[in-house]
Formats: sequence, C-alpha cells, structure tokens
Amino acid sequence: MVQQSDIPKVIQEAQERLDLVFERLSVCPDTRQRLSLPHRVVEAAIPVRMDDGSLQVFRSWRVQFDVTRGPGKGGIRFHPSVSRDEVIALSFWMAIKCAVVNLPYGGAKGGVRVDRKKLSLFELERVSRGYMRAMADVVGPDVDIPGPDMNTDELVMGWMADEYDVIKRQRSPAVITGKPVALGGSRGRTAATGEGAAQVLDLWAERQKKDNKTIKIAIQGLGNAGYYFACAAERLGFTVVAVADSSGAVYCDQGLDVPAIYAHKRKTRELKGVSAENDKHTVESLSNEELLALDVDVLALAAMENQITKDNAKDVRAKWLLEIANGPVAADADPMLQKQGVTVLPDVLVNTGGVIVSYYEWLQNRSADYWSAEQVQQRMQELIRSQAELCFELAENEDLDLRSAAYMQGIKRIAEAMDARGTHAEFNPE
Ligand SMILES: NC(=O)C1=CN([C@@H]2O[C@H](COP(=O)(O)OP(=O)(O)OC[C@H]3O[C@@H](n4cnc5c(N)ncnc54)[C@H](OP(=O)(O)O)[C@@H]3O)[C@@H](O)[C@H]2O)C=CC1
Ligand SMILES: O=C(O)CCC(=O)C(=O)O
Repeated sequence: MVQQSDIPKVIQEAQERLDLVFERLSVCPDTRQRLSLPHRVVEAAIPVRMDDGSLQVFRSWRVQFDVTRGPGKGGIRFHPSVSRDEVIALSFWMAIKCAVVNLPYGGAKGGVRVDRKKLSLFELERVSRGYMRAMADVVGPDVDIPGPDMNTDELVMGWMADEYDVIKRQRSPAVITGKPVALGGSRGRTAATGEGAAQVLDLWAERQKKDNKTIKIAIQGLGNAGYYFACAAERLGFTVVAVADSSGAVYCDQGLDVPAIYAHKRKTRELKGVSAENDKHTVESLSNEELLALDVDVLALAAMENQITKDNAKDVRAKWLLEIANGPVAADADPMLQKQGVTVLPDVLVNTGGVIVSYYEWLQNRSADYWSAEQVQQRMQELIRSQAELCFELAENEDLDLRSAAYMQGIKRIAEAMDARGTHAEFNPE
C-alpha cells in the first residue's frame, strides 16, 4: 500500500486537482494509487567540457510516469530551474495529456538544469549528446520516446537522434521526435503545438457563436509554442494585440505584425527595442504583469508554469484563458478564476498539437512512409478538434469546468487500460 508520505508533494498537488474526477468516475480506487508514484525516475550527471577548457557537470532527469497505455512520451526541457519534482509533475501530466487525445502512449518527461542562453553552439551540442548518452539505455522506440520542450528544438533533437544511433550502431529514427526533416522528422512538427492550440480556440469560439474577427488575444511567451500560435490565430481571423517574452511585452490595440516582431526578436534575442518601424502601427511597451492584466478576450499563456497564481488571478480581465504552456495556472488560482467567470481552456487539451504530430512522426518513422505537410496538418486538425469536441460535450453533459472534463476524458482511458491489463482483476464496481 502506498503511504501518503511516499507520494511526491507535486503529485499530491496534481492529484488534488483530480479529486472531483475520481469522485465522479466509477473507476477502481487502485487507479489513483497506481498514479501516485512514477514508474521510473532516472537521474544522471552530464559532464561537459566547455569551450574555455573548464568542466561543468549538469544535473539531468528522465521520468517515465505511467506506461500503461503505451511507451512513455514527452519532451526534454533545458532550463536553469528545472528540478526532479518538476520533471515528475510534467511526466504525470503527459500521461493524462496523451490519454485526453487518445494517443497510444504513456507519459514521460526529461530535463537538464542548464541555461541554454549561456552556452555556445558547440557546448549546446555536447550537453545534448551527453543527455542522450546518459539516457540511451532507458529510452527506445517501444519504451520511451523523447521530444522537444522548452529551449530544445530540432537542432537538439537531431544531435540526440544521431548520438542514439552512434551508441546503438543502428538507425533508429523512431527513438525521438521533433527531429529535422532531413533525419526523419515530420513536416509540421515545429508549428504543431501553436497550430493545435489555435484549432482548439477556433472550435471553442465557434461553439460560443463568436466571430473570430471580434476576438483580441494577448500572448505570454514568444517561443516555439507562442509564435506559431500567434501565426495560426491570425490566419484564423483572430487579432493578436500583445505578446511578451522574458524581457517584457509589446501591445497595439489594432493588432501586431507578429512575424516582424519575431524577426526582431530572433536578431536581438529579445522584444525590448521593438519600435514602430517593426510594426504596422505604433507599439507600446508593457511589463509582463501588465500583459497578464490586459482587457482582452483571450489571454494565451505560452511560457512557463505558475504564471497565474492566487496573488494575480484577481487581475485577469480576459474572458477566456488559453493554457498553451504546461501548468501556467496554479491550482489555487483555478477557483478564483471560475468565480470571476473566466473560462480556462486547459493545457492537457490545448497544447496537444505538438505531441500529436510527434506521434505522427513516430508512425512515419516506423512505416518509412512520409506524409506531406498538408496530410499532417489535416490529420492533426481532425484529431485535436474531435477530441476537443468530446471534451466540450462532456463538460456540458456533466456540468463540469473544462479542466475537469479533460481530466475525466483522460483518466477514464488510463483506468480502462489498467483494468484491461488485469492489474485490477479483483475490482468489480458492481
Ligand atoms: N514546444 C512544444 O512542442 C511544446 C511546448 N509546451 C509548453 O509550452 C511552453 C513554452 O514552450 P516552448 O514554446 O517550446 O518554449 P520556448 O523556449 O521555445 O519559448 C518559451 C517562451 O517563453 C518566454 N518566457 C520565459 N519565461 C517567461 C516569463 N517569465 N515571462 C514571459 N515570457 C517568458 C521565453 O522568453 P525568452 O525568449 O525571452 O526566453 C520564450 O519566448 C512550456 O510550458 C512547454 O512545456 C507544451 C507542449 C508542447
Ligand atoms: O512531442 C513531444 O513528445 C513533446 C511533448 C511535450 O513535451 C508536451 O506536450 O509537453
């Protein structure tokens, strides 16, 4: 029997968010116990020779939280504050997320405690290859398939894929997703997370009978997820009026020229200094806090976890909050937002475009049959919209908030798989 004190605090907190779902669902109580502890946690030191000749040792983790529905799946995060607990929590949410959109995967996640911005390109390559050397024995196409996350991109995935091949002395493209197309990556993976989030928002607006043209969006985070979300949202007729990165935010009520702003950011590495020349209209500089409190229709959070907490939830004036990042709304802020009438579209549904296209990449690698960008886009849209539709209907029929409905959709599928494996042979709800 798992003791409460054995359960990592982050998982106790995660499970508290699921209380309502477990109460409502007639699944075996053992499911909750099974989801209390990670299946496997691997911690490794990565020694790296720096360009100046010194040696630095980076801490890293790979966690496979649950593998009942299939091999582990989840990205690798490079961040100076990443911790064992954070990776455990993220791997837990990956298990729920893959089940919400019915991918044949469990949940996993990885992390390296490193500040990418302080590394040269060669140092970044050595850290990436070092991570794969440390984890090569615990990942694999049928075991655990890493992919990109914060501060890791196709460059990093490509080096890791190559390192795995060198270690195993064979070509195994299906071991990792988010690779460059030249190495078996899928067309459309780079934009997929943002694209998928825009599709969920579009469907939600349609159900609310709102015209996209009347909807103004502020976005926190202008990296992979945030930038491609902005592009897709504009294509679908929404207006992006504000964007933020870690250096600050810019705002223009008539709408921003996001590609021009992104080009500036890529050149200078920050939003600071975006001026009127970069944009169709004059832009105003804001702080991140001001962006979160803007009077817009949609606040899209595409940066980090815990951006809206009990301390700033009261300042949110947007009607809809789109969670593109993982865990951007802290548990204690949820009831406050509900009370204020803010609808939260939850991360475990909204940001699944990325992992869906990662799944398609894995399928393409395994069949050696490669799809066009249009095929990828069409299949991803169909899948994310149909699973979002199911979730929205569940919320309506069961009178649940959207987060609880998404959790219910995911947990039910995990519980069914646990049951089918015979783990709960003795369980009979009748
Ligand atoms: N990439 C993917 O496929 C997926 C990503 N996600 C989630 O989406 C989120 C973003 O990931 P991704 O886009 O890949 O990461 P990136 O590293 O590409 O981008 C992160 C962005 O957030 C900004 N940022 C960081 N801290 C802050 C802050 N305190 N305030 C405002 N902006 C900030 C960064 O600013 P700066 O550029 O200045 O550093 C950057 O623009 C993460 O939670 C990730 O887990 C979820 C599913 C899939
Ligand atoms: O494509 C992947 O496997 C990464 C997905 C991921 O890490 C996420 O959805 O948070």
